[in-house]
Amino acid sequence: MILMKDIVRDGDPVLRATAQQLDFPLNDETKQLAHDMMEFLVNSQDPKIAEKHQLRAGVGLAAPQVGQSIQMAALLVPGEDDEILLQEVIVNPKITRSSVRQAALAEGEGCLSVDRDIPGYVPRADKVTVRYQNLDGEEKELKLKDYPAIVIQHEIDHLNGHLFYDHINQTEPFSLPKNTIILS
Ligand SMILES: O=C(O)C[C@@H](Cc1ccccc1)[C@H](O)SCc1ccccc1
Ligand code: NI
Repeated sequence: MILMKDIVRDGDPVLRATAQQLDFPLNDETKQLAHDMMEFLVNSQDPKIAEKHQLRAGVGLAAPQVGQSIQMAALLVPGEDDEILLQEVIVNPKITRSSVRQAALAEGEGCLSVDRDIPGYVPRADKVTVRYQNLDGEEKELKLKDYPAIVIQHEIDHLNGHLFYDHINQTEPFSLPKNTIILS
């Protein structure tokens, strides 16, 4: 199982590289990694398992964060009352449409690969259309808005060498570009 010690931290060049596209069929190692990444997210959202293994909660995990510079990320976004809004492993994702309207989480963002709090709004598109392949290589499309859209953009950033704080206005961290809503 993936533990916090397996998660690469800011400063490691793998987090600033553009990850490699994957060809299909995926080999067994890549399929196992996909499983392990999703298992980490499930474990990290289970209070007992997270406590036992000292896991930070995660709603997304990108392969570069476990040292694998490949275009793959796991998403597990819970909704209200244990509903699951989004559970998917995305391969070779591309954002094909982004809304003009932007959104930022009221509490800012964190990252499993960044051990320090970095305050400030992280403006992102409020709605995105993402085309990707699933683990079987089937072409899929997701249309997401608000929190799930923020999460998938955070993860796709990881595949392209970006970290959340790259988007924070350095001089006025809590300034908001026009057309930007705050998500509480
Ligand atoms: O480091 C990661 O990629 C996982 C992040 C993803 C993320 C952070 C902020 C905003 C959107 C996505 C972790 O999930 S950070 C911890 C966390 C846990 C639950 C809810 C929000 C953030
Ligand atoms: Ni992150």
